[in-house]
Formats: sequence, C-alpha cells, structure tokens
Amino acid sequence: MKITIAGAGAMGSRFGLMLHQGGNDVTLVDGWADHVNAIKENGLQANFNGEDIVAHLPIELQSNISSQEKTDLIVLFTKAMQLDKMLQDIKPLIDKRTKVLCLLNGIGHEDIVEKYVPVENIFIGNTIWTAGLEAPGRVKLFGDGSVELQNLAMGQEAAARELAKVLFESGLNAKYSENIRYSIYRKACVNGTVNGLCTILDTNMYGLGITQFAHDTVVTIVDEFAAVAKYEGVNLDISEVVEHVETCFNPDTIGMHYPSMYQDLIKNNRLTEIDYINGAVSRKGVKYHVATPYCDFLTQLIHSKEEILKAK
Ligand SMILES: NC(=O)C1=CN([C@@H]2O[C@H](COP(=O)(O)OP(=O)(O)OC[C@H]3O[C@@H](n4cnc5c(N)ncnc54)[C@H](OP(=O)(O)O)[C@@H]3O)[C@@H](O)[C@H]2O)C=CC1
Ligand SMILES: CC(C)(CO)C(=O)C(=O)O
Repeated sequence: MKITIAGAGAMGSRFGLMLHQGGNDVTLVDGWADHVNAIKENGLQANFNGEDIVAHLPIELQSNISSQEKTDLIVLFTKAMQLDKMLQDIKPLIDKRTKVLCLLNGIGHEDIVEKYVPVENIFIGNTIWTAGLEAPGRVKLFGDGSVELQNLAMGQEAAARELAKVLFESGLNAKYSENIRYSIYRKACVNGTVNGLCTILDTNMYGLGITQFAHDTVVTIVDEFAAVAKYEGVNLDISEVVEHVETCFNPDTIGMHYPSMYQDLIKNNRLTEIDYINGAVSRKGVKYHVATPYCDFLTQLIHSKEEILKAK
C-alpha cells in the first residue's frame, strides 16, 4: 500500500518504520527542516528495542509538496496544533480515494480533518505505542503498544477493518473498534493524567505511579473526563479506565517512558497539547455546566510552565 505519514516526529517515525518493514511503500512528510534533511542524508536512524538500525525512507518537507502522485493512505501524526496546517500543505496528495487515519492524542480532531477530507474517507483512532525523538533524524523506540481505529462515516466498516489489517500485518497490533469515541475518551484519560502530571512533577510514568497521591489524583481527573463525556453519549467505566491509566506506571512495559508532553516542554522547550486534552475537557465543562477544577488547574499550570520556560 502507498502510505504517507504526515507528521514524522517520534510517533510518525515509528509507524513509518514499522509499515515500511511490513512491506508498504512509505513516504514521510514533516515540517522540521533539520529533521527532514537529516533523514534525506543519513536515513532514519532508530534505536529499535535496543538495536541500532537505519531505514532509507523517502521524506519531504511539507511546504514542498506539490501535485505529486496520490497516496492510498495518510496517517496523521502531527502535534494537535500543527494538524490544520499539515492538512493544508498535503492537499495535493489527497484525492477521492485517499483514506486518512488520525491517531493524534486529544479529543475532537475529526472536526479539522473534515475540512479537507470527505467524511467517508476519514478514520479515527488512538494508540498506546510510544516513541521519542532523540535528535533530528534519530528516534528511540521501545516497548509494546496497540492501535484501535474505526470509520467516521456509516458504511465504511469494511474499509476500517482493512486498514486495521494493514497496520496489524506490520506488527502494530491494530484492531477495529466498535466504539472508537469511547476508546478516544479512554485514551484521553491516560493523557489527561500522566502527561500533565509527569511534566509538572518532572518524572516518568513509573515515577508518578509510586507517589502517594497518584491514585487519588488519577481518579479525580478521570471523574471529570467522565462527567463531560456523558454529555456526548460516552459512558466511561471509571474504575476500568483508572485501572487502564495505572497500567502505564508499570516499569516493565511503558513506565519508564516520559510522556510526549514532557518531551515537548521539558526536553525540547516546545508548547504542549494541553489545550486539546485537559483544556478540551475544561471547555466542554463550561459548555455543559460541569465543574472541572483539576483539568482547569492542570491546564493553567502547564501554560504557566510554558511561559516560565519561554516555550515555542
Ligand atoms: N511520543 C509518544 O510517545 C506519543 C505521542 N502521541 C501523540 O502523537 C502525536 C505526535 O507526537 P510525537 O510523535 O511525539 O511528536 P514529535 O514532537 O516527535 O513531532 C511532532 C512534530 O514536532 C516538530 N518537532 C518535534 N521536535 C522538534 C524539535 N526539537 N525542534 C523543532 N521541531 C520539532 C516537528 O514538526 P514541525 O517542525 O512541523 O513543528 C515534528 O514533526 C501527538 O498527538 C502526540 O500526543 C501518542 C502516543 C505516544
Ligand atoms: C502516555 C502515552 C505514552 C501513552 O501512550 C502517550 O500517549 C504520550 O506519551 O503522549
């Protein structure tokens, strides 16, 4: 399958690499010139479960995309705040048969994708794979993960199942979800707890998990997500979701990972996706008249930290 990874940072590189190893024709697209040039010159360098490998994948700067050959599938892996611009820039790659799979963290990205892609070609999902960008052109990939996805439009279930199969055959452990909105909220609870808390507390997920207030804080934040989700027809099973969040603390699986928000702000001095995670819940709280004090406070703390660190 001809696949374009739009947003080839840490996660885009992981998916690009694994889909390439799985025999697909993969092209990366990204906006960071140093990273694009490094991959053009030296290939994508990955420490993949402890082994150093190099994959020679084609990569294009998103501002240079012109009317190229169309692609079968676009996997979106930008940061949330970069999504709209990426879709504008890759418009020449999209035609009426191009499927677009959005796997970003956060809630509600389909509203942006729908501005550029017919709804029957949009697939949404989430993943608990992890990845870290060590330097331009170099990523560190360890641990296991999975992907869930579903069609946005009625009648596209077979196409969604086929996409899950393509990802599965490349080792990405993907499956079709019968209720992706539930899964997206469930994953947002992971990001709404561990991402902001690890960033503020300057620790990885294992480090967060061993603190005495971790459990109570996770429960309170998940309660707030569940309270707004209910107004959107999603009834989260709170204790199951809390248990799911807490599996991230396990040092033998992904506990040693520093969440992407930590990597953005603390490691790379970049702005975070907080407005698309806890900030999104705060906005929904206002809309539905539900109090969300922990989400409000965490959003404010992260923005304050961005200000103090002069993140860009
Ligand atoms: N990392 C992870 O483990 C996980 C991440 N996710 C989600 O996947 C999506 C993609 O995240 P992720 O792959 O981590 O994103 P990255 O930060 O690795 O890359 C995203 C983009 O940010 C820019 N960028 C990143 N680092 C730098 C830098 N040091 N200097 C300049 N520009 C930089 C690049 O684009 P540009 O130049 O155009 O700004 C890059 O394509 C997000 O929604 C994230 O929440 C989901 C699961 C796990
Ligand atoms: C917390 C984690 C690793 C879960 O996959 C994630 O989504 C992130 O780092 O943003």
